[in-house]
Amino acid sequence: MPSATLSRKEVSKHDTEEDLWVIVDHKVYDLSDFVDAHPGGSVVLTQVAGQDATQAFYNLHRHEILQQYSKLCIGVLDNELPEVIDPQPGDLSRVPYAEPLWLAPQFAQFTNQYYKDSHRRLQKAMRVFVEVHVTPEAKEKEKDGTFISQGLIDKMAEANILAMRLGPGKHLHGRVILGGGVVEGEEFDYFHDLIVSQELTRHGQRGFQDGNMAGMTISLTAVRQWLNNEKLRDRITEEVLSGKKKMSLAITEAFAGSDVAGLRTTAEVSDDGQHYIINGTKKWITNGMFSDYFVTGCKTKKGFSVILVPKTEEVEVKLIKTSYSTAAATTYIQFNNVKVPRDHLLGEEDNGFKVIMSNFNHERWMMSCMVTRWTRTILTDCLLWSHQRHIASKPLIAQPLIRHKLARLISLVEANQAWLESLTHQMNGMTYAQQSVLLSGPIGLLKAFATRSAHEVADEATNIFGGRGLTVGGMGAKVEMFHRTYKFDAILGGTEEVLMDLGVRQAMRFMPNAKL
Ligand code: HEM
Repeated sequence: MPSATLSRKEVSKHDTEEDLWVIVDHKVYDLSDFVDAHPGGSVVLTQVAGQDATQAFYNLHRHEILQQYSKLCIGVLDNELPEVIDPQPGDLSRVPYAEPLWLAPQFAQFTNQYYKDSHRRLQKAMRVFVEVHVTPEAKEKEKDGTFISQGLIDKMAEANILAMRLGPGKHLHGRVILGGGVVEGEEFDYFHDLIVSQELTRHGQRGFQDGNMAGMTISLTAVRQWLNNEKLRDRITEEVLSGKKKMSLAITEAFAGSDVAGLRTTAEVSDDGQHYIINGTKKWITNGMFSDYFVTGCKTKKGFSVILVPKTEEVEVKLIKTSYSTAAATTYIQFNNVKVPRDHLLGEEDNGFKVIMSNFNHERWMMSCMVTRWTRTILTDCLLWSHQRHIASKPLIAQPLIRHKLARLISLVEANQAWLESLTHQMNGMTYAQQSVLLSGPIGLLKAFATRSAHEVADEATNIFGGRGLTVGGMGAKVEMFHRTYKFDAILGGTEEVLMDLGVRQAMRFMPNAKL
């Protein structure tokens, strides 16, 4: 911050379009050379030239604009101090409900049954990493639609963030996480996993969020668990976790969504019995454009099988445009006589349903982590906006109707986080196989409830923001993005209808012979 101290009287002398100073939060900005470039035009700036424009500024801009344009600041007012919090990378928000309860600064003095010191250290390190390295690229890529850079992948690989995204397991043992001293790979549990997922979501750039190795996160888990050839499994794990190779999950087709029975891609055993010959198409494959491996669902002789297919010339990829950014690299794939060694099979031949179903658990749980965190980000924007937006000299929050809407949003966000933490606690005490039997129903119900909540949050947040909730960029940028793209979470990994049905059917498997 410039050290010059200036008086309000001095500022008031710079009140023309050619010589234009304004005060925002006790700091003085020289906008003389910026007037013509100002996206809001010169007229509005001339109207406040030489004056304190704090309220006008915060009615129309996000605070981050001041950070971006900090070079325009020429000094502070004599004997006055800035009052608005200027968040720095890694900071926790003091806005009520902006952080989950265990993390909220107001609750810092109380212990929490789920989170230990290593969770707090990991959260801190992840927040700094994401805000410094991920968020700037996320914003850029979301806009221009290009794919994640190898530079960022390398940084995440080096910090072992890619490895953490698979969840707890042997693949983390001995790894130095985020430079060391944060959490040991051996003690990494599902609460650490939850933190990684939630911190990676806070930037709110939905297409990039999926472009950021989501394909790997939902497919390498299956390879780790089910690829029978251990040597191959470990080589591929290393290639992918080091960021050198990329992977995606290729199940859905134009002919069938999550309805595995309707898939048409075939894998036939070659005449010499050593290979599968794969033919068919896949659609909506996240990260497919830059993947080197595809964990692919195929029809085999007597059923359905999952096969790891390396990218070759016989695998053709085409970009699909969806309502979020092409940064997600959503892909249409054609397999045209692709020859794959038979040891690339996951699990047993014709028994791939088991592979897919057990793999879904972590994916759906992770999506619940993410969408719950994202709804909290939207709630935070709504709370901030209701405070800083003034209508007829009163903040929006002065209206009972707005407070009522906020109460509903808070309740939904907190309910989802609490349910998520309760299931995460259960996961920590279970094996992968136990989770498959006992938790696939509850996790399915949680994801469906989280995305139903997102639906309501998107609706109410857009109403609170009005026109700004419909504008790409500006005050309502996050709300607009959320409203346009929250449905991805409601559909990817299983639709709400399918998951709700699954949840109740799973519960019925444990129904005793009880009577009313
Ligand atoms: C430090 C001083 C300022 C800077 C750096 C600045 C910068 C910007 C930027 C970057 C935008 C585009 C926002 C976006 O799309 O995200 C914008 C929009 C705008 N600005 Fe400023 N601005 C400043 C002061 C002001 C003041 C004092 C006023 C009014 C009195 C004003 C009025 C507007 C208006 C009306 C818009 C368009 C907002 C909309 O479309 O909703 N600006 N400004």
